[in-house]
Amino acid sequence: MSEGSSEILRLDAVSRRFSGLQALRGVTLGIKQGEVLGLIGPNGAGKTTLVNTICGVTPASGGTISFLGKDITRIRTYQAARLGLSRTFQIVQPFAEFSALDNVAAAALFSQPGESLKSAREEARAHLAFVGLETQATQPAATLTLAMRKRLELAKALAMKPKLLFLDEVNAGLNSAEVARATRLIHELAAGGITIVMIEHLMKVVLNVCTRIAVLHNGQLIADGLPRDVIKNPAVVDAYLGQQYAQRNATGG
Ligand SMILES: Nc1ncnc2c1ncn2[C@@H]1O[C@H](COP(=O)(O)OP(=O)(O)OP(=O)(O)O)[C@@H](O)[C@H]1O
Repeated sequence: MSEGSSEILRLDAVSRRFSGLQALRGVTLGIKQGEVLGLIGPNGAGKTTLVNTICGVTPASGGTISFLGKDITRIRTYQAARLGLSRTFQIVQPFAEFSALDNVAAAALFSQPGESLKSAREEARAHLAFVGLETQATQPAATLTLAMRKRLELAKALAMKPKLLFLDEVNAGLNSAEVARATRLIHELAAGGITIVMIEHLMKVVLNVCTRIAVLHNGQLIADGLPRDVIKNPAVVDAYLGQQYAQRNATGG
């Protein structure tokens, strides 16, 4: 059900097929301005494919997608970035030999090609400071730890001035202190008004930051709603969370 003007993104019956495999099956979903939507589901459910489809990496085989009222179903990645759709990648792939600063400046130039290198670098410095990488600015990206490369990935996404930001497993492989740090950053971004869609397997993080949860299973949306309702949904417990999680939650353990 659409709520008109407050919706930033709208998917209607979106599907994606990879030769014999139906990765997305008729996904219909609206995302409202200012939401932090958790996109969860088992491995292979279609979460990354859904984000790739929205951002123009792998176009939809069927259905329609609109962003701020504009049809973006067949959009290219550079067009998506220029419209304000920005994402981090699950597997971080910075330009290894470039400094952290120039990785972020390159992202700024990708989404705003008319910008000068000088101003892109100035912007990049501010984004690096936000993610706590100012002292690593001149270091080649290849020398950064995984947690730092994940934060660099976030700085690159922010350099594209997103209206809608997709975070793909930004916490995967991080220790608990690093997860807490990344969670604080996500809270700050949400407080700043950026609409966020996050693919995340850590339910603690999902429940901490998400205002809504959508669940994919075998390419289908099986639940969508408030976190407290979705985590009790029997279909979600069966497909993903498991009985143990549901019981632990019910008893507050
Ligand atoms: N480029 C591709 N070519 C062929 N099959 C693909 C391609 N990309 C994804 N798939 C398949 O589509 C299905 C959905 O994959 P996807 O990566 O979207 O799942 P996911 O929910 O993000 O999983 P995970 O939590 O493991 O990252 C999987 O069966 C995957 O193997």
